Amino acid sequence: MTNQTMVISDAKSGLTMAIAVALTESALYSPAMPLVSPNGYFASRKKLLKKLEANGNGARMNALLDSMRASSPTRRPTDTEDHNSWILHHPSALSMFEEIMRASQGKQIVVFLDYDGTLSPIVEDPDRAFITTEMREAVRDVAKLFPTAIVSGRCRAKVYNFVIVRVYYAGSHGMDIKGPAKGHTHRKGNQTVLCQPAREFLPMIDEVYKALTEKVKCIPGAKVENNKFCLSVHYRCVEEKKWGELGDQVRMVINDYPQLRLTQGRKVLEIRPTIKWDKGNALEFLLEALGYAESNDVLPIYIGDDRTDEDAFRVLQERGQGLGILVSKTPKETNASYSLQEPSEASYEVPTTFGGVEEVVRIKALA
Ligand SMILES: O=P(O)(O)OC[C@H]1O[C@H](O[C@H]2O[C@H](CO)[C@@H](O)[C@H](O)[C@H]2O)[C@H](O)[C@@H](O)[C@@H]1O
Repeated sequence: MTNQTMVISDAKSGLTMAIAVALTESALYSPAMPLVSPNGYFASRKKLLKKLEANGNGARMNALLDSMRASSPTRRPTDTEDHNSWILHHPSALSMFEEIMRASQGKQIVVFLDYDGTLSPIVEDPDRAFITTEMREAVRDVAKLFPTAIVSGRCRAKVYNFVIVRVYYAGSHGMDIKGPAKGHTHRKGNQTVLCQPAREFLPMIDEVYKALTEKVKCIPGAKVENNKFCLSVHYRCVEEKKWGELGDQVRMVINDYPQLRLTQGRKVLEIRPTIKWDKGNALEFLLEALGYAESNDVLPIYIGDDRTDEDAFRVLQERGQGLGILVSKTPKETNASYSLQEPSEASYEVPTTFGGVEEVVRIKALA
């Protein structure tokens, strides 16, 4: 497993921007939101999702299976031309270092980090997605310099137990935030506030957790994870021929709960309340709690790898403020402006250099 840790520093101005990113070998065999069709890869996923929403139950189940397959293609190299054209629009955050530094001049950087696939490697057992000591140190360094939050699909307590660094945490895809109380922002106090907009769904989520656990127990490798305000049904370790059955079982349970919706991540089906609250709302909530809701002098930086992180990238885009950085080796439809990838796997997905830029495995520089 290869991790990439990056802490970028502009020693001249004394301004240090630190970004920690873990990119792992294991992410390779499960590219998030991969683009499967040789040419119109962005179109294929949209079509599938449309099909899923528009049709009745039978078609929905087929569409769900199609979508599960589409998000887990077999390993194969991305077309270089496709990749080059994508990278033009989503340049490497490392290659754009100077530009990022200019954008941060005179601004308060606030760092938002996704957990799985960003700070920790993608592994088969979700309970063993440990952060490395190096990465933990990098997060700690970042947090010393800037207000920092970890925004995860996992339940807040679980992600805290992995990271154990004093930052703000938003679990359950942003539906469980422990942020700063007014006047207690970065280094000014310890008082925190909780934001749990899906509180009323707790009993329902528990009920569905039990029902799903019961339903999928006959499918070898399937695992239901209780993320407190949402649930994950993992199929990374399920034989592909059983995916359809798993999707059907999940859909059958969810059909009885119109207040819950089904979304997808990296070889995971996610069940969450239909309320309009996602990682984008969490980002906005935390900016507000930190006192930067209306500020022009803030530069939020959000780093993430998954579909749920797109909600946060979109908020940054809509605010016309901040930087979204997508961690991905493969071209994907994204609202992020920049990308990061692991260079050592170049032989699989991308050339070692593109645009004349050499990726750096590890840069660690402090002000
Ligand atoms: O928002 P995130 O912090 O990225 O959390 C999203 C989901 O991450 C975890 O699942 C993913 O990582 C697992 C460990 O590497 C992997 O086994 C699984 O296939 C991935 O989907 C977590 O277990 C989920 O609950 C989160 O929703």
